[in-house]
Amino acid sequence: MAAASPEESIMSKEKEANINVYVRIRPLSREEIIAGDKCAVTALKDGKTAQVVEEGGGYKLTTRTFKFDGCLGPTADQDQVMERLKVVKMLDSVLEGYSSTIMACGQTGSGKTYTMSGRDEGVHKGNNLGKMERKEDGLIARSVSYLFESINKRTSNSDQEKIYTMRASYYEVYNEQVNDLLRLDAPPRDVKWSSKDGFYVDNLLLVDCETLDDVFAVLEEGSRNRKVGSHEMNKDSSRSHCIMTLHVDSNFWIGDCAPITRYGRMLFVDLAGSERLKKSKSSGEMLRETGNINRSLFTLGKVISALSEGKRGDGMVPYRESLLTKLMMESLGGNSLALMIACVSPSSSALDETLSTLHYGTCAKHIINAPSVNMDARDKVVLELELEIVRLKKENSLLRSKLGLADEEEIATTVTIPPYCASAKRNKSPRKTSTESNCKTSGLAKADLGNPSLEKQLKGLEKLFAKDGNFYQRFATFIFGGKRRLR
Ligand SMILES: Nc1ncnc2c1ncn2[C@@H]1O[C@H](COP(=O)(O)OP(=O)(O)OP(=O)(O)O)[C@@H](O)[C@H]1O
Repeated sequence: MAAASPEESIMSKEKEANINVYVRIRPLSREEIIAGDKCAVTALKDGKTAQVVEEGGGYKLTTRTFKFDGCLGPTADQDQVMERLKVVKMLDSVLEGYSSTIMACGQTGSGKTYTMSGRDEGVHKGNNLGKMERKEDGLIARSVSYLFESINKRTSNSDQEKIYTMRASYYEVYNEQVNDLLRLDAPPRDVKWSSKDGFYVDNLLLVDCETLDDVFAVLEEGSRNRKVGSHEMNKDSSRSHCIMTLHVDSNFWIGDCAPITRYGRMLFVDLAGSERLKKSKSSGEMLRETGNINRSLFTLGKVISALSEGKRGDGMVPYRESLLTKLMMESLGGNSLALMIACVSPSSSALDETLSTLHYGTCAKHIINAPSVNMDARDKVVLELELEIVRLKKENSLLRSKLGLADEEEIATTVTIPPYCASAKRNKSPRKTSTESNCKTSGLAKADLGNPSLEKQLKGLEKLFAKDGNFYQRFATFIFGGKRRLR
């Protein structure tokens, strides 16, 4: 895909977008097959619908369908997930300065960690060319590889020295506290608020990543330090909500001005799974964990439900009721592009949880975010002014062509400032110039000079512009036959 220019990317997006929701149905596990569970959830051929078949009393069957942006069945491999979910599009946006979030939700053992991190997460052997070597790598490893590949391509086509920098952080929300997974010796981190960044984790370690292996090292360290426990439903169950963030800053230059920086961010959120205590048989410390997991997921549900009803803003939406929802504020109803993967087991014994996940996803589909490029206010103004100049130049050139005048660029090489130009009058003697700034004051091509009737008409126009500020607007309206915004 051809990369959009910074100007194009800013002008073309900046509009509201729904959260994309996909369902992934994992295969029946060995334990489920041994227990004689039936397959009750299937992906229909349209690639978008999940069908649930419930057994009532006797032979009565009830079929329910849930439609999403996509539904992937048990045979879909990690490659297909990456492709069908259009993750690359989100990653391209990150390189253009947007925030993107991919979050996996679903009951315990439904395949969230498998989808995000793959199997044997943490034992990656990447290389700096970004080639994929492992079939079971999850979305995080694949995304990081794509980002490096794409950055390499973009920078090799540019003569600027350093365009992209990448830093990574990895933390978990465990029992309503935030732990930095890259600094286990550090005390729990505070969640603070700023008007610029919203809620953020204070004092989090950000690791500079110059190569793919640097990011894989962060992944490995974070995954190793994440709280994992074993219960009846998953022997490697994640006991915390995990958020890995890639900060991708990109610099670009317009003309001679100082570089403009855009702050792209990619968030990978692997939520802890909801679980029924009756089934998971958690006890002791795990029981407390389960309580906290279910409570924060309940709040997340409330936030999703409020947003899907069209409520907006802090206050109307209960973001502040849990740490997880505070930290997800940008992703849910904020300025991030967002993708939710609802993971489900196909097993008939997990039907209640599966239905609850599908309802969760159905609600989330209605959430509207307003993606916008992250950049400093000063840079935004500079960029807007640059874009305005480009627009005005185009408009000017169009006006000139309608008037039958030569293009400014042509004048730049040949122009003699006409005698009636104010600046020329001040200087008295006409000058030869090749700079653009001088040609802006001239307004005529050499060939046009000496044409007395044209000179007279233009003089008249100039007088009208000077006398009547609105004349330019009316003039443009007359020329273009419609209303145009001219500043
Ligand atoms: N699509 C899949 N294909 C093959 N195996 C899968 C798939 N999805 C999940 N599994 C396997 O199912 C088991 C449970 O998956 P996983 O640990 O990813 O669940 P989880 O939703 O993250 O659970 P928890 O919330 O308890 O952490 C793992 O052994 C995993 O390898």
